Amino acid sequence: MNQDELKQAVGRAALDYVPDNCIVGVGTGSTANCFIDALATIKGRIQGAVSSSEASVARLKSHGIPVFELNAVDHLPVYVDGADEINRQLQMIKGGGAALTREKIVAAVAEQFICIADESKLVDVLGKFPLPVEVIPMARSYVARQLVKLGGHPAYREGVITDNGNIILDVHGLQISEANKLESQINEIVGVVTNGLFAHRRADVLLLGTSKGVQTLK
Ligand SMILES: O=C(CO)[C@H](O)[C@H](O)COP(=O)(O)O
Repeated sequence: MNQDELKQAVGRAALDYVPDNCIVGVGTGSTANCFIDALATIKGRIQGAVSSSEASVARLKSHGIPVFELNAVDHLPVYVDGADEINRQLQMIKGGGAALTREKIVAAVAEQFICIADESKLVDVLGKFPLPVEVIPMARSYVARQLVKLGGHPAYREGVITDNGNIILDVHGLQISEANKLESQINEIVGVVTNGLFAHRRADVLLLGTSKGVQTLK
């Protein structure tokens, strides 16, 4: 199977975690898109979705899946999303698609986080993928200097404005041994909205697309 087929396989496999008549949390990116397409095949047995990005809202609506505001939803049994990297503790780096803040919010509300990923995303140590940090625009230079003090090499993601109107700094060169600590340290920098480490709120289940089939890690 090629990478697209692996993404489609995990997108379909995630349907097993969607209870009848629920509102589903939906992530962002090419793997999440495969889940949205799979979700369309069972749209008659769900109420609808909440989404972590305007791009996913558009895809959900194109399939005729009702989209709810998160503030109008008090029970979200499951959130399904991809990752840029995930380790065997199910900690992740996310935000390659610049949707990290809304992803973290929807994931916080959800009872279960189901990560769907092809096998290229599984790593022993997080940090080869540059860590995205969403930053209030006027704080960009200050935050960049603070990230250097933490040992990183931040790069401004040119031409990208998040759905929240902010910018992204991608931090290269981090060897992430204590993901919980680093997630908190970066979030404490004034001007940071959030960073793409999902260590405090890890995935509960990883559906990993491999050439031997979909493997489940919990
Ligand atoms: O965090 C994300 C978007 O902000 C995505 O989940 C992550 O970038 C993975 O994307 P893809 O499935 O396209 O590889």
